[in-house]
Amino acid sequence: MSQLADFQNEIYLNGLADVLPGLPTDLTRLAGAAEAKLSATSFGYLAGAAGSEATARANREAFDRWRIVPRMLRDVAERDLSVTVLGTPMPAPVLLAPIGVQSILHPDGELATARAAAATGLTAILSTAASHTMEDVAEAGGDGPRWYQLYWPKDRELAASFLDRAKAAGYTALVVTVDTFTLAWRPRDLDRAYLPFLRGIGVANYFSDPVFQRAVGGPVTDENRQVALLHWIGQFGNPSLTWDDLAWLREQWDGPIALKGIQHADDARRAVDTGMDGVVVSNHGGRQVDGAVASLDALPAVVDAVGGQIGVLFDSGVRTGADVAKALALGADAVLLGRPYAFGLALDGEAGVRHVLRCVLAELELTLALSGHRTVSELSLDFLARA
Ligand SMILES: Cc1cc2nc3c(=O)[nH]c(=O)nc-3n(C[C@H](O)[C@H](O)[C@H](O)COP(=O)(O)O)c2cc1C
Ligand SMILES: CCCCC(=O)C(=O)O
Repeated sequence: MSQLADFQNEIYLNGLADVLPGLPTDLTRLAGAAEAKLSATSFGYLAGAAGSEATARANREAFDRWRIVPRMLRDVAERDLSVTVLGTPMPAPVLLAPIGVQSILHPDGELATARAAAATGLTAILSTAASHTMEDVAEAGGDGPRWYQLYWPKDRELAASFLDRAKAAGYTALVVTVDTFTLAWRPRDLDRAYLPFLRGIGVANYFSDPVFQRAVGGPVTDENRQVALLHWIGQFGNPSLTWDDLAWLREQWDGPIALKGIQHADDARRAVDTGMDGVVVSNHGGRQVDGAVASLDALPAVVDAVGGQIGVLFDSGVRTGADVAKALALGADAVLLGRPYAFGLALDGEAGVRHVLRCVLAELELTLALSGHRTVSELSLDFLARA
């Protein structure tokens, strides 16, 4: 039995209370459990999406339209799901998606997430909009692998400062989110007039930055706090960015760079042409363009367009190990897990995130083994049928 699925034996042999922090092993039940625990504003921010939430639903429906076709008698005794993605070795092709403002879910926020990721060997992608500084999160994650997600601010000097800090703190790859230069129309938050940033959550990396501080007249205190928040609003996103700006970014960061939020084959080709190392096919969990195509439906055309020249990662709608397997079979090199681990964080901090990660990994490995696969590279379209 391999390490990833050993979690299953641990549960049966050691009993529930010892191994599970009272959390469901059916990961589709996490949202309901988290809703019972969180405030309406926090849960609304986490679970909510743009507009009528049609794209968020479509993300899930797209997974349901693919079914796995298991193969038998193929000797799956020795299994190895490890991969290397953008230079980072991983025990399985699963990363933790960048999720900002995690302290609305649990006081330890991104620190707990980094610890849980390190404990499972998975790579956590830290958001620019994190509620803890990238240096503190790096320290919490210790030797664990970590990537940095950039929200590219208007001021290039501030962007460069973020990248310098990320490099110094040991983040090895850069994920640049291109689909969120401003927040979309999000009714759950609008109805409650709730935005964590304006309550000072998710601004730690800005307020701690020397370039930002210079712009607001020094370290942020009660006195210049309002000025700092207004400066943050003005700085956060840059709607004027174009593909031409990527050359500047390439100069600032010598490690791998992936663009997150790609949904069109031509954009994927441009990512190749502009010297990017990867794309993340994503619609931000349906939180940006309501009515946008389901992320899984956008994946095959991007995989085709890229033709193996750069990495293709995927997110939006992944809830189970079987979902991960489907996205891999459709050509993703790795998958970002989003809301599920955030529900785990809300439910039980580091232990909750660790629980979710272990469930996903065990379920992924069992799904692949029971359908006749020893490694991820054996997966192909042959694995799937249309429902
Ligand atoms: C509460 C919340 C905060 C998020 N914050 C960020 C962020 O700071 N940066 C980013 O690139 N994506 C962010 N995302 C998007 C995720 O990285 C990911 O694309 C999305 O969660 C995938 O959809 P899923 O959760 O439905 O699987 C956020 C998502 C949620 C739910
Ligand atoms: C200002 C946006 C940061 C968080 C985010 O990306 C999200 O809520 O989806």
